[in-house]
Amino acid sequence: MALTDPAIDSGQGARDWRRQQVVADTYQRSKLAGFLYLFGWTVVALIGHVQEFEPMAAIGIGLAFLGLGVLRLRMRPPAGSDAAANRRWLRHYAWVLPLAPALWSTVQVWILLDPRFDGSTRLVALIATIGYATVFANLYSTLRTLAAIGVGLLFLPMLAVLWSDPVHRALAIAMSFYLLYLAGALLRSHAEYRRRLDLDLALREQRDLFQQLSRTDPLTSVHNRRHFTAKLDEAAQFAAAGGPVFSLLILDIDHFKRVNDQHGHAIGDACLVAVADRLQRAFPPPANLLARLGGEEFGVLIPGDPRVASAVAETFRYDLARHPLECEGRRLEITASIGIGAFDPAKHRDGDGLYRAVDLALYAAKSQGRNRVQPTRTADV
Ligand SMILES: Nc1nc2c(ncn2[C@@H]2O[C@H](COP(=O)(O)OP(=O)(O)OP(=O)(O)O)[C@@H](O)[C@H]2O)c(=O)[nH]1
Repeated sequence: MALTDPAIDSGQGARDWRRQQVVADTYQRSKLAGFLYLFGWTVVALIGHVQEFEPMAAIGIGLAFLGLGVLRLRMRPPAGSDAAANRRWLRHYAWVLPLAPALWSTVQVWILLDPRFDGSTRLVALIATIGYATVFANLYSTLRTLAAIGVGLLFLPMLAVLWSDPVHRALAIAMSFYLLYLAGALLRSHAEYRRRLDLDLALREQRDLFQQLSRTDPLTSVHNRRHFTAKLDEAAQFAAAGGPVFSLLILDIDHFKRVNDQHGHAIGDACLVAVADRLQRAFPPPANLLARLGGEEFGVLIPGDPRVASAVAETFRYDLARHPLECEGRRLEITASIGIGAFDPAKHRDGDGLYRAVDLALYAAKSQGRNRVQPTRTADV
């Protein structure tokens, strides 16, 4: 069964998230509702003494409702946000969900047509049908099409029987009006559900945006110092617990003040963005983590062999010195000093210890004449 529903299909960018919500909400709302039919049938069968004149049907219908209730309960949604799995679940659920109302509808028609059922049994069955249809219209606002199918299955065969018998004309009219009311209620509850999804989605997007902004340097769009420090601590803790080895690189542009003084602050800004771009290319994410630590200083966390990290750092420094930066149409000859070191739990204890050691190496690179890569004194590179 092809199941499309506006609650899922309208928000293009967020379709998977919406689908996941619809799946979770539909299951939560309906997992126990299947047993209502078993309850209804038990009451109707007892009042109508079905076990006396149709014992097999009494048991068979009861077992069928029980089985459908258990089936619904056991159809747990897929764990996680796998879009294909959620689509599959919805397809399967679209087949399972109408089965109980279809069976109840058959029972309802039987009760209306079979003269062995008395008036009070018919009344109880009718009330149950109204109840199930009302529940369907409100509970399955997550899936408008499916809810409409359920309400239609419950009401239309009963209405056909009522309209075909002039004795039931008044009831048929009343039930027809109630069906119209249910259609309106279904549309309204579906619209409310969609609004709630839209609101949830907007809140999630805002939260993600704030998180992203709180991690990002506004000028260069690379990570900021706060995020970098947290990741450095994390990497140091992993490495200390036997996790992968990593290196820390700190780069400071040489005589950056002169760039600002000679070309202006705007060109200085463009120069910082260009350096960040070059660093990003030399140390690509997501393996490496690049951040602007402040001013004209950048940091990179580099996983893997420290000798490789040092070699890449040296290549970067050499290329930067040889190939001037393009900043807003101007070619700027820039050099940088770099401190680099691999984390060693015995020597550095934590991320902060490594940071201090690499900062000292950077200081040494500056004092030895700049434009050089200086390993930490305790580094094993
Ligand atoms: N354009 C621009 N300049 C900045 C920014 N942040 C810091 N600076 C400038 O960077 C310069 C850093 O100067 P210093 O700390 O003296 O260092 P330096 O001139 O690079 O000299 P050395 O580091 O010793 O080689 C200052 O002129 C700051 O104004 C920024 O966001 N944009």
